[in-house]
Amino acid sequence: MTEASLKVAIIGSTGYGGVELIRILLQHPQVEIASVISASSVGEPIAAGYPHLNEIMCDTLDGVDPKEIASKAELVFTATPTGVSAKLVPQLLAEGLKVIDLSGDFRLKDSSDYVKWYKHDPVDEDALEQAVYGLCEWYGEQVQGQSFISNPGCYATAALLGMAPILKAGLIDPDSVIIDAKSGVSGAGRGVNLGVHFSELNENFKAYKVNAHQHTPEIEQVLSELHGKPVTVTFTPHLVPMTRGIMCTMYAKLKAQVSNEDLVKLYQEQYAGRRFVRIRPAGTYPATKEVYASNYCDIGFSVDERTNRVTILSVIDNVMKGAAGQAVQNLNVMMGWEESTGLLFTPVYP
Ligand SMILES: NC(=O)C1=CN([C@@H]2O[C@H](COP(=O)(O)OP(=O)(O)OC[C@H]3O[C@@H](n4cnc5c(N)ncnc54)[C@H](OP(=O)(O)O)[C@@H]3O)[C@@H](O)[C@H]2O)C=CC1
Ligand SMILES: CC(=O)N[C@@H](CCC(=O)OP(=O)(O)O)C(=O)O
Repeated sequence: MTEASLKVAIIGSTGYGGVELIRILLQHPQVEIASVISASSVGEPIAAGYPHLNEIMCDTLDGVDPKEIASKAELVFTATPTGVSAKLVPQLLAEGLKVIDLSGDFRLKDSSDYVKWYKHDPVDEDALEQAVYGLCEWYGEQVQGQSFISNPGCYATAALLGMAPILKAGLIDPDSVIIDAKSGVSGAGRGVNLGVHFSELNENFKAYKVNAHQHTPEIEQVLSELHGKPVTVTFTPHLVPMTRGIMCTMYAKLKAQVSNEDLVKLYQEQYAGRRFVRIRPAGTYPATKEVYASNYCDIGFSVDERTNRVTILSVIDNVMKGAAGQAVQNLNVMMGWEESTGLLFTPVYP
């Protein structure tokens, strides 16, 4: 470890997002994990709940005490449920800590949207004003040098990276966007409930929160900003019996005559130099396994001349690019480091 290492703490280190942050940060050359934090298992070794960390990470879990965290670390990842981050983040910022929040609490700029879609009380307005939405491929310049980053939602990341370029280029009818999304079960976190019970999920495929998912206003917020006028989308998430991965299959009405090759060129230009977005050659489509355990987002297209619609496919690993990987990407950009530092994982295949 070099003396210049940034000391970080992880609140919610016993959850899937937190333990993925540990996996990434243990091999990040410019970071030292100074504290792993839990509300429910203080004093226990982190490896007790995650035996895959045996002899890799010997730390015991610290409690949630903002002053103590500030005495050990300069930056905190809050990998905590929505509603919990809302209360914690203002206390952490008040201690002078930098914060990267993985929850949905500070993504929506309009408090009334947050109350409506998340069904929580409004978040602290000062903290919300400080929050920068950390979709680096679009807002990287705004992330640089900031103290508080709100990490995008998993579905929103896949949907926005896939849909934003074509919308911004004015090639589709902005009122015609349909996002049909599927997620692996780790997206629901480590907590157990009937919805993620093996017998309920295995050999099953189900939609949930139809027209009511909390990432809908997040997707609309960004697309509206890029379009310059309000955009609404139809968004349907589904659960798939697999561990990791999100696929968004998206449809929109075309306003101009374009070919698959035109779209490949447009997307390659839009994402030139962006390490983590990979555009598929015309006529080929990405699959979730091709980004498994990596920070990549892979995108493919099919223009249908018969219906004058385009189908856009976008895949990510929900725990990586959809959560912990993107959070570390934000850390790198925030700190002025190379965006891909510690993140160049080759996808695990098969
Ligand atoms: N899983 C995913 O793919 C994605 C998750 N997210 C978001 O990231 C956040 C973390 O998700 P994930 O890791 O999956 O969730 P988990 O349910 O797996 O973990 C949440 C963690 O939060 C901790 N926690 C709960 N209550 C408190 C509290 N009051 N104070 C401090 N810590 C608390 C728990 O730890 P303990 O009981 O030990 O305190 C738990 O380990 C969530 O907001 C989620 O919505 C975003 C994108 C994708
Ligand atoms: C499969 C599954 O349950 N996925 C979660 C993903 C969203 C999430 O993690 O919550 P925030 O991004 O809003 O914080 C869900 O649909 O609620």
